[in-house]
Amino acid sequence: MVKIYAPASIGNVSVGFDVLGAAVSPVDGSLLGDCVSVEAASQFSLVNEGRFVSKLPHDPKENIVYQCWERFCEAIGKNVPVAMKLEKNMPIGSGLGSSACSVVAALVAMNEFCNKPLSETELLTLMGEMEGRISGSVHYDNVAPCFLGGLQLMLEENGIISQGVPGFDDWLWVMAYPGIKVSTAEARAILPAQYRKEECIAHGRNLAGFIHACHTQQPLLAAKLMRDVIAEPYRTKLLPGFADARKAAQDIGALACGISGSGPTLFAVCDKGETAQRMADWLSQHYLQNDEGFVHICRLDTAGARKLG
Ligand SMILES: Nc1ncnc2c1ncn2[C@@H]1O[C@H](COP(=O)(O)OP(=O)(O)O)[C@@H](O)[C@H]1O
Ligand SMILES: N[C@@H](CCOP(=O)(O)O)C(=O)O
Repeated sequence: MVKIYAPASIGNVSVGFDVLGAAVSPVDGSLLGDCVSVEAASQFSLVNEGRFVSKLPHDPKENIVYQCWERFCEAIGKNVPVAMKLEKNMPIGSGLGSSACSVVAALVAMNEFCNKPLSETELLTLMGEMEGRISGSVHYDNVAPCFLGGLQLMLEENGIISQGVPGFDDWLWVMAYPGIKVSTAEARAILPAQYRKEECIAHGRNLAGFIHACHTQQPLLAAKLMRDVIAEPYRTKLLPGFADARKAAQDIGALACGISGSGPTLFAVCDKGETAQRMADWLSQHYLQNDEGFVHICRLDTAGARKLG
């Protein structure tokens, strides 16, 4: 039996729409991600469990885990009958890369079970394709960090899909999921088809500066440049309380604050435990909309998808 855990991720990290992503895990050691296990069987089956199991599509063939199994078999040219189990711990439509967690855990589990017929790049290509089926277009900024860990920059050149960028060891990422759903496909559809020259220049400067600041380990510069001119101005209307939370983050002393992926999860970066705790308390009291919501203080998850059993 193979059991794979795939962690939550922050798509865009504000500054890199579709090209930057970060995997995160709670500092308290709890697991914020999906698990998929695979074992030998005479015919295919898929069982779903976990806190958010009731939010999965009713038709089992619409579950992305089923589609990953089917696509993996096609890619290796062999029908592999297995019993799969999905532990759906991630809320769907949360901005935490929930579908990516399922995709990555399913494909890594199948690849491990079959003694790794696919290379890392072949697997990542498949992961992007499966994520694209769900959100309407291929974007690797959730699947790449979820699979490879850490902060990942999408290159998609010279046969390289994604490469790691050094993060900041003392950064704490406070993640607040309010408990409501925002569809990634819909949050993509409301973005403009074209941007003004000033916005293109600002975006280029922010992203290039952020990557430079990471490589030269200038945390305050990096945090200052975590500005989103591409998505945040258009998506905040989908996120009740986001403007107030952003203001609170500034008052409390967070270094940066933004939308995780397409939302509604919000993230705030803090460089001190005490500030992160105050931020987490504020978000718990003011940003959560119902009892499905949660707040976690996280660090970058540098390991990415991994075997649990
Ligand atoms: N195993 C799965 N995990 C998450 N979403 C799934 C899964 N299988 C199918 N889906 C569908 O994929 C879509 C995911 O929505 P999306 O807004 O992209 O969520 P997220 O941003 O959290 O990945 C939903 O329509 C959901 O029903
Ligand atoms: N770059 C994508 C990221 C979507 O992340 P998700 O966690 O909301 O699926 C986008 O911003 O559309």
